[in-house]
Amino acid sequence: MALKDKQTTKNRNLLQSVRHAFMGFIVVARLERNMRWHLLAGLLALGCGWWLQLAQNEWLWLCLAIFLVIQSEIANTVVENVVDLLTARHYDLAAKYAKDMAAAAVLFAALFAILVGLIIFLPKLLQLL
Ligand SMILES: Nc1ncnc2c1ncn2[C@@H]1O[C@H](COP(=O)(O)OP(=O)(O)OP(=O)(O)O)[C@@H](O)[C@H]1O
Repeated sequence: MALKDKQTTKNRNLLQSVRHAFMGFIVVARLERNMRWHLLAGLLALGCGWWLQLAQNEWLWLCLAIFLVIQSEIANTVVENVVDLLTARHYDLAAKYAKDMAAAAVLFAALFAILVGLIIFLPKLLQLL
């Protein structure tokens, strides 16, 4: 799943940095069920946008919402991994706060995405009725 090398030194060049970053994304997508739901929802929203022929500014809001959700889910997974690394999965109140706060960031990004989706798509869908 992750790159097979056991490198712990700095990346040698831009290509290697991008390759590790891409693998990071693949690992999140494979390990986190929520990320797969976010990606599916994002793809559906892009498909609807194409179908309903969104205007340029609507595309911008939609892309912002999708990227915000994906970014916050990645950050949430980073926090979960670092907390698990530090606590070795022992109960710790600070660990709970850190994980729950990171999850709250995803929640707010998802609420923003729902709001953007409603504002953009609802009037267009109602017009079709
Ligand atoms: N080391 C810990 N100490 C205290 N509470 C913890 C600890 N690890 C997890 N928790 C609590 O358990 C919950 C679930 O933790 P877990 O690591 O499984 O997150 P998750 O289910 O993957 O979260 P998400 O749904 O956001 O991906 C956390 O939100 C937190 O409240």
